[in-house]
Amino acid sequence: MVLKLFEKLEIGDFLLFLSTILTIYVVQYYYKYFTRVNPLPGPFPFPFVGNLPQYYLWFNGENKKFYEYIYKKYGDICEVQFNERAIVLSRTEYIEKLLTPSTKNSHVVRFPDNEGLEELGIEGKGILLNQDLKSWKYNRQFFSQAILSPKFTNEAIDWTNKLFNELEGYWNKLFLKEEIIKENKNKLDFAAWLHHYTNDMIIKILTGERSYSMAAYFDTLSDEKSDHPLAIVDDSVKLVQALRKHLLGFIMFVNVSSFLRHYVPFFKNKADDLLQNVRFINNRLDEIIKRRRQTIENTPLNEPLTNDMLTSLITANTSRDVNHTKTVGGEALNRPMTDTEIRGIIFDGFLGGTDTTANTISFVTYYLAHNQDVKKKLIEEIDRIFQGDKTRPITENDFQKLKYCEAIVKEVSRVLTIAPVFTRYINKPDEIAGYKWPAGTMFRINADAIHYNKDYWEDPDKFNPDRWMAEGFESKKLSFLMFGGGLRLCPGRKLAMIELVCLIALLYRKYEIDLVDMNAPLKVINGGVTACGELLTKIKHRK
Ligand code: HEM
Repeated sequence: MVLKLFEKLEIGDFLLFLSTILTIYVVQYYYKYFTRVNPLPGPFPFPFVGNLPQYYLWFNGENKKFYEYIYKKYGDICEVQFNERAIVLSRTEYIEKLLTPSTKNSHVVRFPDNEGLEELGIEGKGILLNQDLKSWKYNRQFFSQAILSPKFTNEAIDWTNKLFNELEGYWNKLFLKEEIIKENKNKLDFAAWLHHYTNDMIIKILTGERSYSMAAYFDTLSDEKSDHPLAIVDDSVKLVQALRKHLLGFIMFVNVSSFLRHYVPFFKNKADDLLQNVRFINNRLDEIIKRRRQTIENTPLNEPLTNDMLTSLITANTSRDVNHTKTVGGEALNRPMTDTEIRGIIFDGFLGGTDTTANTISFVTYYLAHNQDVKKKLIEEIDRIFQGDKTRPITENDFQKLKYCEAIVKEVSRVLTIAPVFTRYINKPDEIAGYKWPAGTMFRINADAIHYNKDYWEDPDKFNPDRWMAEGFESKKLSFLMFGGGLRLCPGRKLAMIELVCLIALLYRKYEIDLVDMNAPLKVINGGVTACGELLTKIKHRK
């Protein structure tokens, strides 16, 4: 019936019909905009696309730069419009309610129920983007229990040493031979190597399986190939690349509407590619989980299992588990986890644990090169602890003593935050930042702006690791958001600090690492997280 009506329309009538619909939409859009609750300053939005034109055309989709601009232009509290309206908060007082670390805090969701995440198949799964509170609590409990156990810490330190030895093996062949140094060819992209290192590290400690990301990178740079079979190397590279693509791309499924993703070629192509990518990751993880279940089943009960997270998750609440019967929020959840639940958790461990750590070390290297006094103090600390021994494995005891090294990691993370903006969404009406907000309001917490605010930090523009060493120093409440805050605070923070501090100590204990070009600006990719694009360094043995 409706179709027949359209068949009778002349092209002119059709265009008139279309423009009427469009006009009604635009009028309704701006009516809603101009009559919104608590209007705040912010960039002017456009129908269908909100502030996407400013985000993509002015700032090339660079999150950090966009929010820097927003803060400078519109102040401590302002608003942006993407798929929905979001209030941007840049003061600690404003975020207190959102980041209260108490189970009474009901504001623990990151995004509204999101058809984009559902389309990606990650809604209600894992931890990072899980909106389903019961399933999130359950998953997070298992994840934290596994990651905080002493055997996991030992495993992390052990693999830091082993993979560092592997890394050195490649560097020895490629960059550290005398003639190479003489010819000034001892140059390497530090960021790339560190990405490959952290990929191999996180895959090993999460799944217990070896990946060969560093080996693959070595193979691309050297005529001599690594000792690992090419097919295995290629295979692990595909997984690592897919995980990175997902990490840098998933935010589009939150920010860009379903209409644009399905019908506008620029967005559709990106969306289709990401969907195919996530299917590939799921298949690969399912294979790994099946294989491990099999191994566990074939291992006699009196024989030990491996200390990776996957094994802990598969055996949780089975006869293999020493802590049988977990409770979550007082509720006993004494069933083993399903493969889909395990996949969601491991997936999020990868996403949370690779780029974040690799980028932080790359940024540390950049800041050390530009702050020789800090580098000197770091080396003094390292030499004091290792007493000139440049080869013995690092231990947990060393990690505990490397306080200045830890201070450097924190200071670099303050001045160059990996997650410059993160979100919370309220399911119940509440008063936040002095305004009453209805349920369904989205907030973006501008960690970057808080890290540079004079009210919380003395000389905030100064890179000064010593501020963390002052007797009794504690950053002001909620003013240091390297790992986020509240109930959704990063559960991988202990592992991250172990990895970062140990690796920095191993690197600077033995090597002199300088930038190839001290005047080159730091190459930063500002997606959902802030990544280091490339960091060209020169490396040689320390005298
Ligand atoms: C330097 C390293 C890291 C940084 C800077 C970092 C930062 C963050 C931040 C800012 C959040 C959001 C917190 C919030 O919303 O309040 C987060 C969440 C998360 N991180 Fe990390 N992270 C790091 C390392 C890791 C590692 C090594 C893992 C795991 C192996 C990990 C796993 C996660 C997970 C699963 C979440 C989601 C938590 C939830 O939603 O409940 N992260 N991280």
